[in-house]
Amino acid sequence: MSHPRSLFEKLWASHEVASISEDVSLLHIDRVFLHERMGGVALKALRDAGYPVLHPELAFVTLDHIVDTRPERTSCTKVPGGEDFIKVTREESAASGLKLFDVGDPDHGIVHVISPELGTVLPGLTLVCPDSHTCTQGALGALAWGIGSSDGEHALATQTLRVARPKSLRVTFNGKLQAGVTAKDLMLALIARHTAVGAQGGVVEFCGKVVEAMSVEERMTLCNMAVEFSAFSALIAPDQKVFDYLAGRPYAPRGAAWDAAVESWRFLKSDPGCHYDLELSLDCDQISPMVTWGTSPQHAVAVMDRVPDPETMAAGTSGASAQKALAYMGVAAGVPMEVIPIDAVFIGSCTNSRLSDLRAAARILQGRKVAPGLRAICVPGSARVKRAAEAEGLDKIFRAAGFEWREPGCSMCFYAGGEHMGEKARVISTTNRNFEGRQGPGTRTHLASPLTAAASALTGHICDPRRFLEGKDDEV
Ligand SMILES: CC(C)[C@H](C(=O)O)[C@@H](O)C(=O)O
Ligand code: SF4
Repeated sequence: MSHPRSLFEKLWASHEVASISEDVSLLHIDRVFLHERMGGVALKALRDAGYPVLHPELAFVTLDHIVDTRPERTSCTKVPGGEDFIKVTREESAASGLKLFDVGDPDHGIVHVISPELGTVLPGLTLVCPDSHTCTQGALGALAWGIGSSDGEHALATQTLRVARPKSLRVTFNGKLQAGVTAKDLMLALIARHTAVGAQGGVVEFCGKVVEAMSVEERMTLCNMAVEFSAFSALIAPDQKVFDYLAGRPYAPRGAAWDAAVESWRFLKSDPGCHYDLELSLDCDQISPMVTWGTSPQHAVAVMDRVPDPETMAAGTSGASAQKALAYMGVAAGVPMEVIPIDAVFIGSCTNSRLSDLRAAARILQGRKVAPGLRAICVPGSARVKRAAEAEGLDKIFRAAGFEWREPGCSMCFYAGGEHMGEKARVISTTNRNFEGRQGPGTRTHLASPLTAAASALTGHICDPRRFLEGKDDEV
C-alpha cells in the first residue's frame, strides 16, 4: 500500500507534469485569473513576444484593484495613470479572447470573491493569479497561489509552471467559537501567537472541528489571511458544504459531469497518519474578538485587552519595531484598546466583503447610527454580493446607519495613489494588511472582523462587538 498522503501531496502529484529537480516540479495549471494591476501588462508582454494564450477558455480577467467604487462611479478610476492599466487590460483581454468581467458586468468584482462565486475555481484544481491573496480560493480544496507577472506569462503561454515544492503544515482549530468570534479573529489570534512568518512559506491545511463547522465563506476568510502568516497557500479539504456551495455556479460542471466531479472530489482529503513538516493547533474556546494595535497582522490583541508594552512583547516583535509601530499608529502602551477613538470604518476587501460578512455587520448596525463625524464605508466584494445584499435590504440598514454603500472593488483596502481616508486618519478595517501606508499615506489601520468594525462604527472607538450581541442569538 502506498504511504498516507496529505491533500497537498495529492494535489501536487496529480498536477506534476515533470520533476525538474528534487525540489522543483513542472505543474499543470488548470486556471489563470488576472486583474488590471498585473494582468493587462502580462498579456501585452506575451503578445508582443509572439506567444498566444494557449487556452483562453481557462483564463479569466477582472477589473478590481483600481476601479472607482464611489456610488455614482463618475470616473473609471481615481488612481492617477490608472486608466492606462484598465485600457490595456480591456484591449489585451479582447485580443487574446479572454473573458473579462468588466465594471458593470453582473459577475464583476474582486477576483477572489468572484472566482468561487462563478465556479472558476473548483476542488482539486490548480489556480494561479498575480495576486498574493489567491490563497483565499484554497477554501474550496484547490491549490491556488499568487504568482509574479513573468510566471503569469508562462502559465498563460504553456498552462504549466515551474514551482519549488513548499513545505506542508497543518493548523488544527480545536473547540468551539464563542458568540461574536469569527474566522478573522481566529487568524489574527493565530498570527499573533506564531508571528507573521509562522507558516514559513509552506502550504497550510486548516483542519479541526471549528473549520468543519464553518461556512464556506468563513473558510475563505481563514485561507485569505494565510498569506499574512507567510504561507505559500492554504487548503481546506472540500466537504458537502463546498459541493452544495458550488452546485449550479456558472462555470461548475453540470449533469453527469457534475456527479462525476463530486465523486472524485470526495477523495480530496488527507489520509490519516500523513506527514506534515510542521503542526500547529489552537484551542478556540477562549479566543476573543481580536484587533490590531500596530503595523503587522501579528500586532493583534483581544479587543478588551490593552496595547501591549514593547518591553514584554511576545516572540517575533523586537522592542524597536514595536516602538516604531506604536509611533506610526499614535497609540501608547498600556492603553485599553476599547478607549482608542476612530475616524473611519471600512467594511470590504477579499477578506470580509461577502454576503455573510455584510449580514454580520448589518445585524449590529440595524436600527442604529454611526458615531457623529465618523466616515463609514461598505464595499461589497462583487456585483453578486451587492445584489444579494440589496435583495434582503442590507443596503438600507447600512445607509440608514450612515454608511456609504459602494460599488464592488478593492477600493480603500490598499492605496495605489487614489482615494484614502486621510493622513493620520484612524481606520478600523475588515481588510488583511495594516502596514504603514497600506490604506494611504500616514493612515492608521486597525484590522478587525466585520462585527467589531460595525460595533466600533457605532461607538466611535474600538469596541467589543459582544456589547451589541447580548440578548441576540449567537448565530454569527
Ligand atoms: C496589487 C496586488 C498585486 C496586491 C497583491 O499581490 O496582493 C494587492 O492585491 C494586495 O493586496 O496587496
Ligand atoms: S481586496 Fe485588498 S487584499 Fe484583496 S486583492 Fe484587493 S487589494 Fe488585495
